[in-house]
Amino acid sequence: MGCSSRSELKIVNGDAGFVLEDVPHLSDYISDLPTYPNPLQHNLAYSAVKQYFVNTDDTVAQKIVVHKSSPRGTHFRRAGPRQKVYFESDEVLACIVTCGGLCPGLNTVIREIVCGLHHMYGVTNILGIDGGYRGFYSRNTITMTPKIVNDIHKRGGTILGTSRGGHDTSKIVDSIQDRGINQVYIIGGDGTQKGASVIFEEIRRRGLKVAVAGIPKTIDNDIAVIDKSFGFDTAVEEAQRAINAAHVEAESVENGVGVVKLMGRYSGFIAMYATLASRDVDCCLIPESPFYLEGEGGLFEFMEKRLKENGHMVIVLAEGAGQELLAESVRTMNQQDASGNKLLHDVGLWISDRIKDHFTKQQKMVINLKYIDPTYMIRAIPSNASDNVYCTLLAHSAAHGAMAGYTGFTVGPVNGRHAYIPFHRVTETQNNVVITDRMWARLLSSTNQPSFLRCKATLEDKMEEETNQVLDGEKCMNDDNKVVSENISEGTGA
Ligand SMILES: Nc1ncnc2c1ncn2[C@@H]1O[C@H](COP(=O)(O)OP(=O)(O)O)[C@@H](O)[C@H]1O
Ligand SMILES: O=P(O)(O)OC[C@H]1O[C@](O)(COP(=O)(O)O)[C@@H](O)[C@@H]1O
Ligand SMILES: [Mg+2]
Repeated sequence: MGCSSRSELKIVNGDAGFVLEDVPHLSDYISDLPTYPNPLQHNLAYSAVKQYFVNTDDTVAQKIVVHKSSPRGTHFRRAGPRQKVYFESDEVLACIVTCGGLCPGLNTVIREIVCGLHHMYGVTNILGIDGGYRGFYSRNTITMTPKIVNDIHKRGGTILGTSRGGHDTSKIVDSIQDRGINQVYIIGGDGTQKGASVIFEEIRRRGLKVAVAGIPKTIDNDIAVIDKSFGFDTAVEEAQRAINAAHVEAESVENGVGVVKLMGRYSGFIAMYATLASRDVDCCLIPESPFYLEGEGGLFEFMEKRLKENGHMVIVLAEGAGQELLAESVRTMNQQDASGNKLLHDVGLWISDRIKDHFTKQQKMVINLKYIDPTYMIRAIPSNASDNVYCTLLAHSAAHGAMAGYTGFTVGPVNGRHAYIPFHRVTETQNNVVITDRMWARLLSSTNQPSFLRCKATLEDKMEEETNQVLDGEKCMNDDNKVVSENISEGTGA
């Protein structure tokens, strides 16, 4: 195997097109670090496990659907406990921070980092950073113990608080250095992982023995490479309650129309999965699939037909859907939140008004429309049982990685196996619903909604773009969008 270093990237090439996109290690920039036997081997619960420690050469393949002549492709380092660790238990001062929007399961991840470090590694010094990145330099820290976090997984939100904006790299790293923190657990979405990456770079530049571990969070499920983000299942489940309400309201009156807006700034995974799960939805609109209202093949024509046939209908839309249509009719400045994310217009309200206007003007049919906006309700709840287990695995994998001296990584499942993924792989692209994939076709077939062919040119451009991405991806083995969406679309739970 040959090893090359593309700036800070660690790429290892092996036989038959095998590529390991490795994560940094403290020993890359600090020499002669002492190692210690992993205390887990004396842990009564874990010592009975056969082959508990992960083999140092274990890797996880990004692409698992292969042909006999395909190159072996990109791999990531397998997550899990190592035989040797780079920290003694009483030397560790860990901290945990949560950033960005809320997501079900944040408290479970916090709980399991604290309990995992404590019970598996005997680490007792753990701090909570209050209120996101800015909490490093503007707030006091919170002492975290297994007792304090014992039942927080039953609560929504994050007991640490969160925020957008406020990422000041040097102030954050000064605070880490001044407090003597040597393990930093950062829970957040794509913006947070970008922030974690620059924190890691600064720590490395200063030569500090500090491990930086990211735990990916996004309710939108749009983080690249990983199979699925925690809280997504919980959100889809909660969305069913809103869709059910819309359906009950709609079918109880003549020409009832229920409109439900769900989260999804740039990607429509929540709307797509909620629609597929419900079977009561007549039309699902997502940012990835352009649509139009008027004329042949448009939404209004479809609504008239569906209302004539069924007497009621339900529309589910992701908040990022149709933003280009809104921009034409609503003249506002391009506004951003504190993190630089684009602020969206309320597409649910806008489309509800347009639908009402259309049917009032047209005078053929009187409709009765109810608009339900449960966006914050689906993310402010505690995580469900399966997300709780998933959060536990993420937290433990992160703790094992940091204890083993890995740093500058995000943890997450890739084809069902937890792996350590370099930060840049989860921040450089976003995962989107691929509308030329089988999952979107399943949705179209289940709702029988129009495919909005007047947007054909756009669709064809998209298809060409996606084909090119796949071809490019095959060349440089950077095809996360496609692989992840195929994986999701084949229904392994994501
Ligand atoms: N490019 C970036 N570099 C450094 N920090 C960033 C970057 N983008 C976002 N952040 C910081 O990450 C935090 C969360 O980002 P945000 O986009 O709000 O949420 P999310 O992490 O869920 O995407 C914020 O404190 C923000 O300042
Ligand atoms: O109102 P807020 O807190 O900015 O959050 C709204 C946004 O948060 C999200 O739920 C997820 O965003 P993040 O992954 O960046 O937290 C988006 O779908 C939504 O647009
Ligand atoms: Mg984000």
